[in-house]
Amino acid sequence: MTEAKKLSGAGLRGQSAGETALCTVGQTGSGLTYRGYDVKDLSANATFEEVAYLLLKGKLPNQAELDAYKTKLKGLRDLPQALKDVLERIPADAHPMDVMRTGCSMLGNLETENSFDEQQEATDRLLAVFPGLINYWYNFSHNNGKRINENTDADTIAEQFLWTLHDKKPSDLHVQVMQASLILYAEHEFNASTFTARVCASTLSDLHSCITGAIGSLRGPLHGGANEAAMDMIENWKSPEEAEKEIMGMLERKDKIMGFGHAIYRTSDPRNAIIKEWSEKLSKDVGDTVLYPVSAKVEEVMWREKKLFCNADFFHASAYHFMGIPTKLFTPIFVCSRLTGWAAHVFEQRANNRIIRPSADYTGPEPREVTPISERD
Ligand SMILES: CCC(=O)SCCNC(=O)CCNC(=O)[C@H](O)C(C)(C)COP(=O)(O)OP(=O)(O)OC[C@H]1O[C@@H](n2cnc3c(N)ncnc32)[C@H](O)[C@@H]1OP(=O)(O)O
Ligand SMILES: O=C([O-])CC(=O)C(=O)O
Repeated sequence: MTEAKKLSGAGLRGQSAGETALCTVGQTGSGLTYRGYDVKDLSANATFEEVAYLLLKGKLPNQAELDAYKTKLKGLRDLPQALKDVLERIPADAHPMDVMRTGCSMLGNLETENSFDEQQEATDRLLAVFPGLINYWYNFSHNNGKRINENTDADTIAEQFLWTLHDKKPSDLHVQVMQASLILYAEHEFNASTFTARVCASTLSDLHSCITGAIGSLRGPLHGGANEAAMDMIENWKSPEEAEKEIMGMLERKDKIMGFGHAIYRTSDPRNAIIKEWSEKLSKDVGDTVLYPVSAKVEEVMWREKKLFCNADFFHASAYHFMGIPTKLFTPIFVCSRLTGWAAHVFEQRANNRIIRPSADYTGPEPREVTPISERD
């Protein structure tokens, strides 16, 4: 008989691993705040650049500060030729998250953060460059070697992502949805990728190493990769009835349903209602009669059967799809956003550092001697 899975303390669940002034997750049951501001308030009343400023510099900018910050970021979009050369050599069947990881690491070689005094500059450069970086590779590798111009006239990072992907100015609706999406994904306390960044920062490593490691952690389907995995699942179903039948089968087989459940939230993820509303608007905009109803049915069945709720990733899948974004680029958008949270945590860790080094409960053999190689089985 297989032993029951030991869950309670596993995955450091429920243990505090440090302090942060950046974010609270689930403190009033299902809430999410960035430096005290509710994410619902931010997504309704701010742009991603304002949220980036809030996380990285500690306050919401006034109009003059925002204008200056946006102008600065717009001036940092240029991709160095050596980075373009590397991107052009990455094959079309590479995963875009691996391209992000390599691109970030390559920039760390070309524009190394030599001192912590450069951390803000290095972060702004990554913020400005990431959308163009991934879409330069995507267009080159998937569009007959097309070399896009990353220096677009886009006013914001949200617009820059869509513009460099499709090589044309996006609609206002799409820019609005991207703004909301980037805000929702920006920060989430000690999640796996942020903790990766903090562990790396705690060794006094450089910013590009912290962010490269975080990208690797975000890639997995139990974390950021769930938006892509959710899309791969729901696109198979042609009606809510088919979706219900398939989900019931998956639950019976004890399969994981991607885009559902959470390590901290217990009853809902506050980001879901916001992105779900945008997904519904986009569904109407494109005249969809399948994907949104299928998604809504999956949400209903999962709650009815398991009391499992959609996390931020689930309705992002349909929302991104309706904007013509290829599924494999879903998680890189998460990177373009979460970079702000990761970097803010790196700054916070550096400001009050002790190397992160927990202990482990040993479960291996008792001390023993090495058997000479000729006597081993
Ligand atoms: C927005 C960015 C994010 O990273 S949000 C998370 C994105 N990940 C996913 O959507 C992947 C699917 N979800 C999961 O694997 C888990 O819910 C994650 C998010 C990893 C949390 O894991 P953990 O803290 O262990 O969950 P838990 O202790 O609440 O689990 C209790 C029992 O419920 C189950 N459960 C959980 N989620 C699902 C799911 N999506 N589909 C099916 N079953 C699920 C767990 O397996 C666990 O069951 P058991 O006690 O092992 O029998
Ligand atoms: O907090 C977590 O464990 C995962 C999550 O929702 C996020 O990083 O946005």
